Amino acid sequence: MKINIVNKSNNPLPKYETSGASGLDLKAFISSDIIMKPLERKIIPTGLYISMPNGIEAQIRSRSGLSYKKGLTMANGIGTIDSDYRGELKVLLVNLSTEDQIIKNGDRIAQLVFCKIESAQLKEVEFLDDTKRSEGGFGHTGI
Ligand SMILES: O=c1ccn([C@H]2C[C@H](O)[C@@H](COP(=O)(O)OP(=O)(O)OP(=O)(O)O)O2)c(=O)[nH]1
Ligand SMILES: [Mg+2]
Repeated sequence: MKINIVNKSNNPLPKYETSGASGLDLKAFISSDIIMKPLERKIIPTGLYISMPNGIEAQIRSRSGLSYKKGLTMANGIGTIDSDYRGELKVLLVNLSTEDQIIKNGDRIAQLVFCKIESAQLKEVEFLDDTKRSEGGFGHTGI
């Protein structure tokens, strides 16, 4: 899949770190260090702009190592990048650790994953077909 990308940052283009990697690591594009206090949320710019084919979305996902080691994870769970979005890719971080965390230009703060998506045509009905699970959920089948 070809993705057009504009790089206004002073960092190299994101790359897959291994041949089977799902995500391209996104780097912070900042002119000075950012300090994040415990529970603070900040939008971190990347300097990157993309356009992608119809039927594709991009997701910004947290990096597990950063979440584990520094408590820096994404406040919005997974960031959804709409295929018609032409603005800068931004990463909404939250510091879930008990200490201040410092982010420097070029730090790999999240990862970008491209996925196929379907556009749904909603058809309103009175009843849904029944299934063995029916309405059971949230541990219905046991732990
Ligand atoms: O982590 C993110 C999430 C979103 N976006 C950009 C791309 C996306 O296409 C746009 C809107 O995101 P979303 O739909 O999640 O936000 P919203 O709060 O629903 O805003 P909007 O009303 O603009 O859709 O913001 C990012 O750069 N990073
Ligand atoms: Mg939206």
